[in-house]
Amino acid sequence: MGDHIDIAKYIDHTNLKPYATAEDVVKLCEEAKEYGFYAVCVNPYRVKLAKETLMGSGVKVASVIGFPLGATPTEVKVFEAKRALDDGADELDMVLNIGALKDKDYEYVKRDIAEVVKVAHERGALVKVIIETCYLTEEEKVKACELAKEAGADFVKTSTGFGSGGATVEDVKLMRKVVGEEMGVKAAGGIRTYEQALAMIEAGATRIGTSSGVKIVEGAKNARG
Ligand SMILES: O=C[C@H](O)COP(=O)(O)O
Repeated sequence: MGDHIDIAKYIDHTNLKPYATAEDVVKLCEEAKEYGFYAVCVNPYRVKLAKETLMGSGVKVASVIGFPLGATPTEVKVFEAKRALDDGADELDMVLNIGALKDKDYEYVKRDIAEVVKVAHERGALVKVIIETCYLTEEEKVKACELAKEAGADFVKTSTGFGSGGATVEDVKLMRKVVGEEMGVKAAGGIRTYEQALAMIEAGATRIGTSSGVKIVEGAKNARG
């Protein structure tokens, strides 16, 4: 499979570090243009700069929302989403309310997602729901994916990259099985090599979130010889 895919087109080139400078964000965007990544993924504060830097390039801008804990009230996530959209975000990577999921307060979890989906879809933007698999039981992973789909989200996403663990092939396979073929699945968190990224895609991932996008694309070139 690896021989004929353009791995760059799967990648959200990511810098979500709290200490990311304006220079770091510009560099992230320049790399995205140079390597042909699908999107950049940045914190809300950096969306405007990323959008300006990427103007006319076709590279999308994803903003995280309720990140990295997911524990802000729905109204705060909606406000953050509206601001990111105003600043030019094309996609919103929101963290679901993990504690409410563990409370089995499924109506809250679904509404939390649906409110962000509503404002995003009104503006033609996509929503990916980060379920943070490292903190969930298998049953909770399934439920989180079901709720995200019911709430109208466009993707489910494994991890923030700030939790106790990141993407695994097993979780990607499970998430793909739960959501079916129509919804996106984004693998993120700890993906450092071309081989890891390819394995996630073969498991059903349609997007890869990584801060190692350049290394992964260089690895793909080496693998092709
Ligand atoms: O997509 C979000 C993650 O932060 C990317 O993970 P990473 O920083 O481990 O590459």
